[in-house]
Amino acid sequence: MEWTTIKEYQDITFKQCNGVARIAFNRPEVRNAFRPKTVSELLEALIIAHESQEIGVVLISGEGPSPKDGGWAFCSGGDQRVRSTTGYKGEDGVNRFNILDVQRQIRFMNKVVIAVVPGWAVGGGHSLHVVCDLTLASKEHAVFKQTDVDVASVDGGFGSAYLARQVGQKRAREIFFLGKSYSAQEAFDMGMVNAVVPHDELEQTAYEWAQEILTKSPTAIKMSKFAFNLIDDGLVGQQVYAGEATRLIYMTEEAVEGRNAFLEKRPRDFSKFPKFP
Ligand SMILES: CC(C)(COP(=O)(O)OP(=O)(O)OC[C@H]1O[C@@H](n2cnc3c(N)ncnc32)[C@H](O)[C@@H]1OP(=O)(O)O)[C@@H](O)C(=O)NCCC(=O)NCCSC(=O)c1cc(O)c2ccccc2c1O
Repeated sequence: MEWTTIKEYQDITFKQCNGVARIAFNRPEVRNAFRPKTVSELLEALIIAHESQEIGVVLISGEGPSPKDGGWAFCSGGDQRVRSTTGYKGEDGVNRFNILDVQRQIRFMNKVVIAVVPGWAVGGGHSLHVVCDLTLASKEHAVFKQTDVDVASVDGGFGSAYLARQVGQKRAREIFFLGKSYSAQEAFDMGMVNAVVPHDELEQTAYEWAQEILTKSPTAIKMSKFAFNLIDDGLVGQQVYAGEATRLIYMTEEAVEGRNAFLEKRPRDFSKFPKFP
């Protein structure tokens, strides 16, 4: 795999290789905790990936191991050192919850997003893996833990309610109320991880899953992702799905006739088009 850097950032790495983008938290000394700057960079990288005509699958991971103690992490959530009484304090002095913008970007991303979990997925980092379309986890090092209520926080959206869709209500409540640590295998058994992979093979496996997805119809992949989202996302889910249906209508001869009739100031004629049962 020959990864080339798409853009240099301070808190994340952002690379691509053969249609796959890889975005990784790059603060291993704090278990890849995010501060507002980290999240702004992540959001920008996701938007670049969303807009790209080359990229078809996005991997989100965490760089490591920690230079301090060799520990691995996907992400340990919000950086508690910059948490203020009204959010996480950025270098500009503004307090933000901008990780929720990232969650929505992943959810509405027109491509498959895979969480590649090499170590701890904790707090807001746990929620991030939940919102990704797929999760691959390191057999040796991945640990899943929801500490939100330990630090008087709560992800009341995807991190909890959508988690319950994956593992069931009783399990989701256990994950939040007890804050236990779960191994990759336990997370797999619960249904919130797609595969448990030997650590040394994790990145290669993620790349291979991405390459398999890239062999499929991009429109069908996108429409099936949005169809899976629809029932939980209400009118916004309908809007996202229907937006793609509108694009498909635009691609028909009927759409060409409708547009041209208007521009040519003539009566429209849809009579030749079939009315399928
Ligand atoms: C992740 C851990 C379980 C790892 O434990 P371990 O024993 O392996 O390592 P250490 O504890 O020694 O950590 C090494 C080093 O990293 C620092 N660190 C780790 N996590 C963070 C963090 N989140 N913030 C700041 N620093 C962190 C740790 O202090 C050590 O530094 P040293 O200088 O001492 O070497 C364990 O570390 C752990 O439990 N971490 C905290 C997890 C946590 O509580 N995260 C926050 C949850 S809340 C959240 O993420 C969140 C964010 C949002 O923006 C939201 C927005 C809207 C709604 C909800 C949100 C939300 O819930």
